[in-house]
Amino acid sequence: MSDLLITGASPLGGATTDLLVRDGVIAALGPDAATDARADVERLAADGLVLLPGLVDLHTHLREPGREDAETVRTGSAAAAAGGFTAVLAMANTSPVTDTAEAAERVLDLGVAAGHCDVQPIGSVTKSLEGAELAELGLMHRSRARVHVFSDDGRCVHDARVMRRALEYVRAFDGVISQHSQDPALAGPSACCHEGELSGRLGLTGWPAVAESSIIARDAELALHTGSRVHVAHVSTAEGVEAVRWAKRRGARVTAEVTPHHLVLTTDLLSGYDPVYKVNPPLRPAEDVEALRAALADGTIDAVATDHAPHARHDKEHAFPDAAFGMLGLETAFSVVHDVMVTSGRIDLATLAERMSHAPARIAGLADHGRAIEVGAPANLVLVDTSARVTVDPSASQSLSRNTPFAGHTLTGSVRTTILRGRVTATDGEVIN
Ligand SMILES: NC(=O)N[C@@H](CC(=O)O)C(=O)O
Ligand SMILES: [Zn+2]
Ligand SMILES: [Zn+2]
Repeated sequence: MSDLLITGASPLGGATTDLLVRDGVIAALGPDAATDARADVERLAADGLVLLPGLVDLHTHLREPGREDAETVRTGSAAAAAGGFTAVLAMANTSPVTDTAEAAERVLDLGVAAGHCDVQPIGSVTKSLEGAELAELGLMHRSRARVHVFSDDGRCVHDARVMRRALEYVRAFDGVISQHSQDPALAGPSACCHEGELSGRLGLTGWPAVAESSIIARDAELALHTGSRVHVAHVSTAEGVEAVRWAKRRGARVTAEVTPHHLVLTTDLLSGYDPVYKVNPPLRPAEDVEALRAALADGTIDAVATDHAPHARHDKEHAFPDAAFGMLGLETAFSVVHDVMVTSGRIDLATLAERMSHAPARIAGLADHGRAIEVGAPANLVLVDTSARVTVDPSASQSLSRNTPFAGHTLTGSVRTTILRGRVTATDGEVIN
């Protein structure tokens, strides 16, 4: 593998510099970086571009095995690379579920074979996501896949006794349970939107905010009781944010993520019954969106995670109550977050890097990702153009699915080039293999 020399880039938006990568690792940084380069060095001119650590997604649905018509590990990880990600955590709600060491190793191997980014499997908490018997947590952790994060995402681990046992179990290896915080008893099987004035008018059953906040509070108590780590997936309400804030104040080992879509889209979009806006947890009112932005800025919410949830047309294009839940997220995440949080002045680029790279890598225990940009660190990087205006075009997506809610949105900030261990994996939305 030849050396890679990146010239004129601005790390985290600071002073420009050159950067030399050798054998997948940052070998030199600074105005003299080029002097050490070998003759066959590959050059990448990055004038005007910002260099960030490669993005890390704590919450991606890749659909393989089972629903390869919606996404595969290959297509989903290609979308990730196009979106600036160098690592994604693959959710366990596939068919069959990732609830054994073999299943986790298979997802890992599919990711390596695709080569677009690191694919780290998440194991389920319970067998077949049934909420009753614990899955093979220890075996998954000790397998080649080194599973660290466990989740029944798509469903809430609602039985407190099961959640307690899972937390006790993963404490031995400092594992973490990522919880889809939603009390099924407070929502019911037909819920499909935010419970409020609009759901009544639309004649749809809603989830109340308390279905989210009450599970977060309960899990914080269990985290304190067991000394284990809980990660709150896709927090979506102001009440949920308050529960996370309270949990952290009490010293519970609780972290939280927010999706890009919950940072910008609101429940009133549902008035046209377009299923592209159907997602779980649902889009919420503007007050909740504002609370999520504030919490992401002040660190109550640790990370952005996409909850990339591809669905085939024949599952999504139905009457609203019958359509599948979920939205694409990997290719638009950076632009959405940059536009709503950085362009608006609410956070700086270093904080964006913290929320989209450093923190998710730390939470997931990924040692090679989310590192500071310094000599000796693996060259997992992304170059972004912070002033480019991009209009989202679903037909250009690397995903097999097309269910993006951002079609036609114009956003400031775009991903230019993604670099995995010194190798360019994507440029301007196209993957390179
Ligand atoms: N987010 C969604 O609306 N759907 C997810 C499941 C989930 O994240 O709960 C999916 O698997 O499609
Ligand atoms: Zn979920
Ligand atoms: Zn999910």
